[in-house]
Amino acid sequence: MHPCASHPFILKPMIVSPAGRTPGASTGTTVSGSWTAVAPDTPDRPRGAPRGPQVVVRTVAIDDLPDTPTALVDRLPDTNALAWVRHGDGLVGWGESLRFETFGPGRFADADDAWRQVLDRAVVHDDVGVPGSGLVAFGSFAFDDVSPGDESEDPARASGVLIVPRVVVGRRGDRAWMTTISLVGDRSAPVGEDLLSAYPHQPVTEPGRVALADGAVGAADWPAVVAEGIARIQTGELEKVVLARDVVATAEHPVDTRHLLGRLATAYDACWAFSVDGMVGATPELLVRSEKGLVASRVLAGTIRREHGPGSPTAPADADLLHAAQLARSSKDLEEHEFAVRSVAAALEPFCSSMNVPEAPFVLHLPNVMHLATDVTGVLTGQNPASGGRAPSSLSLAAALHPSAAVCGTPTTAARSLIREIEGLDRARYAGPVGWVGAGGDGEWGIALRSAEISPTDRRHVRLFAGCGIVAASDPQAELAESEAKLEPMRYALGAK
Ligand SMILES: C=C(O[C@@H]1C=C(C(=O)O)C=C[C@H]1O)C(=O)O
Repeated sequence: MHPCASHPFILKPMIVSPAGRTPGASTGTTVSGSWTAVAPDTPDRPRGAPRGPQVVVRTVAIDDLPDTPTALVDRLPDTNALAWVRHGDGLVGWGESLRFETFGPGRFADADDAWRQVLDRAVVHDDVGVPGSGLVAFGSFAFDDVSPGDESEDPARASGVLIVPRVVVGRRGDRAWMTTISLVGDRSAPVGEDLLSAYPHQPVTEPGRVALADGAVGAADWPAVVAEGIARIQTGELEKVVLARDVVATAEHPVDTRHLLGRLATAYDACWAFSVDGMVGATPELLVRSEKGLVASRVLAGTIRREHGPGSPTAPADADLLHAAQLARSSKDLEEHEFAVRSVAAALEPFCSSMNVPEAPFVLHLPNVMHLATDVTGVLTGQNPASGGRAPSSLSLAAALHPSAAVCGTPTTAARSLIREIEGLDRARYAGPVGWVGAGGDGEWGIALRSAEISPTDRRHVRLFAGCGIVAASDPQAELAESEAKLEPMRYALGAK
């Protein structure tokens, strides 16, 4: 059962019709979104004030968070975990004050409008005042505008979701805090100490034996899909396409998200370990961070496998150096990388007064692979050309950057149609933006890579995803091996062999 299903204030789902937009206008077919928890009208609502949910938010400093990579994850009381954690910093959240679900091509704009409505009416007392304190929402969005989820309109398959938790715990450097969020008018909802005891800490459980099986396209058949991608590139139709595959894991016991997050946050601490609405992973790729007028993006493309994963003996340092040098000189990988950097720089440019795009990538070392990486940074002009000059939120920046050539290809439109035509996979939220948005629109959005989708019905079936950038010089068998290496973080998290 969905955690909201027992919420005392689920009245009729209210269609939020953002200013100037009628429900369905953005997609032509589906509703633009709905809040599933809506505050009843309050007597003190001024006449003519905008209707919509109103939240009261309180952030206080805390000083009892241990200085460990999993301290935040360890606070999560149950498996309905919301998380965005790296090097022990970040945010975790639980409970749902508000949930906004959205479908189709308008999924980002509708969520962004809905978020602004919540921010406009929120009453916030924030004693800490750093990015991530105060009101925040966690979000996860589908890779593609069209997904089988759109047709079913099954909420579990909504193509985008924003969740405002009941409780958030965060850390940034030496500051740590707790935020509680309650819905105005929800008089039966617990507050203060009662709110914390409403979510008793349940022990973390292990998944037991985990069996892996082929997903939509089997490992043996996937190289033919890659070969088709290469052939299409060689006709000159496009320059790069990212093709992905999935593997289905079946666990003996329901999978506890906290078990996965704990292992990911420890073994892949240079990545952002995330969990939003059943989408879990540890991504090394930051689509966008927007903070106090500055914007940053970590672009990855170009990969070489390392001979070992977490838990296995460390590869000799000189083998690693050799691999890193090989990657930094590989013209195939440098070409793939260049496409990805150019697509991010071009998408950010309209929002920035100045930008820094390094000329050469660095090599990012992860336990399973090394990547060519470039950190693109910029100063925001404070105006969003797409929304009448309003300052862009991190969510609208993510929308402008998605899909980058790192997960789609070049040119974007040709790559996206080739993916739809030959990949044979419903990517759902894999390779889509995942992260959080806060007050003032600041926030961080990663690309949901090295990730898996936990079945909301039995929590025992988990789909693991991995994809590879394909250019004219790619080799299908080498790409298959690369996809195996990219599946490693989630296989490791699940304890699957
Ligand atoms: C698509 C994935 O990764 C992307 C593809 C890469 C590549 O092809 O070299 C590298 C990093 C990511 O941008 C994935 O991990 O599933």
